[in-house]
Amino acid sequence: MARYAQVQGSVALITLTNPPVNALSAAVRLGITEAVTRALRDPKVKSVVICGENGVFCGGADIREFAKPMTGPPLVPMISAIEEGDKPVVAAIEGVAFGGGLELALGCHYRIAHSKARVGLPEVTLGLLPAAGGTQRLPRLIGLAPALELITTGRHVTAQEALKLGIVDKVTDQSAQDLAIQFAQEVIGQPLLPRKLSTQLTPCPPDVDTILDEAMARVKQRARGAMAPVACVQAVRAAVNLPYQAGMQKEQELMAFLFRSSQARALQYCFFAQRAVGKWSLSSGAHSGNSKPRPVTKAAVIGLGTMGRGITVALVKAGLSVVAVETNKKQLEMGKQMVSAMLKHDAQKMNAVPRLDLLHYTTDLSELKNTDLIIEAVFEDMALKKEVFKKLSSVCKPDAVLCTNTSGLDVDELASVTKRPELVVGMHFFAPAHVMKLLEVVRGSRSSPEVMATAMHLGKRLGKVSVVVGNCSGFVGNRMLRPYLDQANFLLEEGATPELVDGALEEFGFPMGVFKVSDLSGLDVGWRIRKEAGLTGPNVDPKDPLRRRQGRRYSPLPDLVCEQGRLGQKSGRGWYLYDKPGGRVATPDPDIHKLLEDYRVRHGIRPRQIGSQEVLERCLFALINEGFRVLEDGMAMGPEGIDMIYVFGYGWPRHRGGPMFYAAMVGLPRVLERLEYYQQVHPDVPHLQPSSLLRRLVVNGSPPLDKWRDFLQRPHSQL
Ligand SMILES: CCC[C@H](O)CC(=O)SCCNC(=O)CCNC(=O)[C@H](O)C(C)(C)COP(=O)([O-])OP(=O)([O-])OC[C@H]1O[C@@H](n2cnc3c(N)ncnc32)[C@H](O)[C@@H]1OP(=O)([O-])[O-]
Repeated sequence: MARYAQVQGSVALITLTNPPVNALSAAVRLGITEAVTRALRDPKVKSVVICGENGVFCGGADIREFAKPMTGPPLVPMISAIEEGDKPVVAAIEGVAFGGGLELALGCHYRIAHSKARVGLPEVTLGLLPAAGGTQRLPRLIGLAPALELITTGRHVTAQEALKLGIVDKVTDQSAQDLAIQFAQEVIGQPLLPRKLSTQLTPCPPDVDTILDEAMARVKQRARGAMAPVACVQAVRAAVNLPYQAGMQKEQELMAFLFRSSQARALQYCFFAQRAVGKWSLSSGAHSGNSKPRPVTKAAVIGLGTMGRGITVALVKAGLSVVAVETNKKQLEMGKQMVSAMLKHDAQKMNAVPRLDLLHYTTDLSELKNTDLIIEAVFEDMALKKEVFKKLSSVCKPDAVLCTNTSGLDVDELASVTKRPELVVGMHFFAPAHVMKLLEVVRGSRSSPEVMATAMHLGKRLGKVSVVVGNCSGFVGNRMLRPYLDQANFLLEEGATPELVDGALEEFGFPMGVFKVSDLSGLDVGWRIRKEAGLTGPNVDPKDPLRRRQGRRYSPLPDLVCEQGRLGQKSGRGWYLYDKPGGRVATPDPDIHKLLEDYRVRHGIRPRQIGSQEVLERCLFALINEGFRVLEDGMAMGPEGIDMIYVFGYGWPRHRGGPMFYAAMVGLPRVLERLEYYQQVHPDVPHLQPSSLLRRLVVNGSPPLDKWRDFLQRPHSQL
């Protein structure tokens, strides 16, 4: 797993050979250890170059090995042996040097990078810290503040930035390996001690304690309960306060603690789940490996509202030529100004030129005849969308793919009005569409594999995490959100306040609680949908009592709030009070407390004390329960898809792995027992009846998440 060769007479060339990313598996570590020992012992070898096969230096420790017992030589002594040796060792970095890969390079005496290479210590994103000396060597090399930033965020840096920071010594546009071999010969005989980072002191500015304290405060505020960033700061503090060996000891202790944590398991699960969802498959046998995407060079977006503008920006940023369509000149001009401003703002941040030349604006649908793919992003109204699809079907070229950006409408119904239902697919973007990473790709019953491949491939080009979902009301994300929102409303009826519910959810790790998110999105959105569904407003069945609708319990609280003109942040008042319309800072509102108290009195509800545990169990377990129903109905490929939808689209804390992973961590028997308990206490509250899949899994001994598919009653899929 490491190839050894002697080149240019006196240079030992050690090549890591573990495709695709040369991860430091046990076999690779053994290979490096043996090769380094051989090079250091061979009197004919005067210097050493370490590189990676296939243009990749090293993607770090082999994450797949973390779940297994440790075998093979450990990394720390392997890297120390390189540094302590008496022959200069040069790392030739092409592709990436991440995590243990960069730590290996930091143990070398010199580092040469290709101009396209990237380096970084992303361990924190896996719930770990750089534990092969990274927390001790990097601060010694580049100083405290930049090392803290890189280690606590896991940010990757380009070769150019790495050169500026002093992480690498040279950058080349040619072969890094060739330059490293040449360089390795030039440095023979030069003093090595100054190049051995473990022998150096961390350069310390006078305000070192302030820097460390501020970094700790920053990560605590950002981490939302994640432990790894905090441990990273503690480890770097040791690089300042302790000698190297004691610092290494501290690094190992902190790593041992993190390594066993459920957070590390959750984050590593997310790493693999994110990659797994890209490998989609359909019940027909078609899958990502055997379905070719159609080429898309020219796309169109219909409707330049909030979603359409974001989608247009995302497409242009991915280098596609885009035709943007609006119904009239005024709307078009408004949309154009907004899109241009967004693109300019983005380009400015990246020091680039905005690609306004890729855009063409029109009010004339006939200008779409040469586009390969069209994304309809008009108002969420079935009749309107059908009208647009009918027109598209007649003006677009026969093989153009028609996508709808709907957040829950029936894709089949839309497809049925076109002459090409097999070329229709849902692409559910999340607002703001040029920022949010999630894309639900909705398979209609007639969407062809080729069209699924095209939508998934486009998602990838846009930098999205794209997840294939089935065509059911709300698809996966919004379908599961409904029970979550409902429980939050019922909790208000029973005695909670918006700030109590939000506080518990934020403590759990959501960036914002459910009521703050509703205020941000605008309360009128849901109000309009409920009116259309006959749950409130003039279409309500007069026979329905106030707290029942369509045969089940209903909380009219959100409607009452809207009726008072409280529409959320935009009106300065919603579930919270804001300093001004459009204000962002939410403060608890005594008027809302009064509204809740009056409501309870009116309906004879005696408020009770509600704790965070109940908030979490009611809201999250109801959401998870719906997740099991989604699986049972064959609307998702597996729990990994559901989890990635929640992590990337709904702010589910990544260090808790997503709702289905969380359920497995809590224990399925516990989830079942609590749902049964709440259902017994609140028999008329919907969504608390445990799903049959959850029951079946518990009866069968709660198998691990990757075995859940085996327990689907009808091993069918709507995908
Ligand atoms: C003592 C502790 C020391 C140390 O401090 C700890 C660490 O180093 S922690 C590690 C710190 N390092 C990191 O966190 C880096 C994690 N890796 C990455 O960031 C990206 O994978 C990389 C940029 C390298 C390539 O991106 P790309 O070109 O878009 O390609 P891709 O992403 O699709 O991956 C291709 C395939 O390789 C697989 N695989 C990848 N890396 C690893 C790994 N380390 N291991 C195992 N497997 C790995 C990946 O699953 C996929 O497999 P499959 O079966 O084909 O789905």
